[in-house]
Amino acid sequence: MDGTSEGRLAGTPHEPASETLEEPLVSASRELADVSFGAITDAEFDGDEASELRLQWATPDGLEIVGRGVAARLTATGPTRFDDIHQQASNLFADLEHDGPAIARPRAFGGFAFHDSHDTVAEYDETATSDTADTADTDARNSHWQGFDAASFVVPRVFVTRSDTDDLTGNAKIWLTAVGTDASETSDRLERWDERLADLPAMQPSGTSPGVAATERTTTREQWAGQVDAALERIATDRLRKVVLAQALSVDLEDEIDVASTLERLRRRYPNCYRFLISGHDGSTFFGAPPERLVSKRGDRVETEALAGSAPRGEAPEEDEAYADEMLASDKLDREHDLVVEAIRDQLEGLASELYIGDRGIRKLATIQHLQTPIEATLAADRHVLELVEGLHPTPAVGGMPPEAAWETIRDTEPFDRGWYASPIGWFDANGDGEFAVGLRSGVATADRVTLFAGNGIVADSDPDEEWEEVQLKFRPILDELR
Ligand SMILES: C=C(O[C@@H]1C=C(C(=O)O)C=C[C@H]1O)C(=O)O
Repeated sequence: MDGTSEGRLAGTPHEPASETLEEPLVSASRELADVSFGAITDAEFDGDEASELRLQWATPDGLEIVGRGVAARLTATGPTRFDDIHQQASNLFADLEHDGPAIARPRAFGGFAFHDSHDTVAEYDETATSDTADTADTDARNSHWQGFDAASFVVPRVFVTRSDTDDLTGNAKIWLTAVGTDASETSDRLERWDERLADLPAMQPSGTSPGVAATERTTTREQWAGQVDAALERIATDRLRKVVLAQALSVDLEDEIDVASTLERLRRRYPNCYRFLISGHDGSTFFGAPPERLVSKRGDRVETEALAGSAPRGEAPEEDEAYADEMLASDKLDREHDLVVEAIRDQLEGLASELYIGDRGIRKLATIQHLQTPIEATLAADRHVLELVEGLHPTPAVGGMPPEAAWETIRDTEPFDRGWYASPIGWFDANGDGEFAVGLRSGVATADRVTLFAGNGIVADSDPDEEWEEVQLKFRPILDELR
């Protein structure tokens, strides 16, 4: 029976999950022929598994995972949510037995709400589909995020892993893994899904854009100018040095969106970005193509970056270089970027035996370019990646400086809930290794509506008009794929 082993650690709607695992997780993998990850996400099957949780994760260095269903779910709320998930993870993975290669091992995927006060309470219905999503008449501040807890991670019941990097032959292998608490059930599931996936195409057409019927902004240009001016006043009093202010843009679609094919189109246009898709428990889907790594940890090696400071791409190469040179020469962007580097340095210094801050460079994406500084560290002692996530989130690239004054300004200013926008989105494993992106260039979708989020850093000398234009550039990755 497939439905029985699910959710042993799932919390009740009103309290974080904290029970110990009754039976340890078991998992088994086998190699697969090539199969389209979008097709796995979209495939409809009969029975229990007909419409269940879907997730996708892909990194710029070629790890791709697509998962279906829930073998275990961890949830938590409030300021202690990072530590609560960490504690639950220790139980969840304590006696995990994995029969397969390390690359195909079980991982827990998910994310955190941006704000400590995120108060969506889960009503789990793992069979919800986008057809049943109806968030229209709930509280406007929260309505997009009804399906997303303050912290939620899932070990998928079935997932497929492809990696370009872990095979020394350079040939990407594809693995199917099934997870459960009963070895024979899990091996039956592996068999069943192997047969199912064999019928799916190796390549799926990337589909067509759903088309935009109407758009609705949270913030008019005039309101934005007022918000930036108010932030500049706080900055002038020295209470605040930088704040990242965001806007939301809701898009009514002409046709239903296929999020998996939207992600496939984003892969082609933004090949060096992360890609993620996570279904909420109300049938909505949070997805995006963020350029920014919050942190990755493998053993004692940590990689992160400062990504802050934005400019358009030029039409011609000379114009493009002029924008980049202007960014590198700007005192304003220098301060804005430095605050991010300094905050990351402060967080990592106490944990690292070695810390390397690279040279500042330019990160070019299809529609925007950013100042970027690579940062690497060697940990002095064993740490869980969630400890690093907690320490780093939010960096001043998406929050501000000092953090408390920035959070207060964001909450006083933004007329919508950030939910999981600009938050840590990623995975961790039984060893406490993992990787998290910053949930930017993202949106939350129901069948016929997508709400996009984008923001920009405000410092002394910020000009409301310029900041407005940069925010619009950050809507483009997703918006272009909807049009
Ligand atoms: C806040 C966003 O982007 C962040 C803010 C940037 C900036 O202020 O220049 C640049 C990159 C990101 O760290 C966003 O994409 O919504």
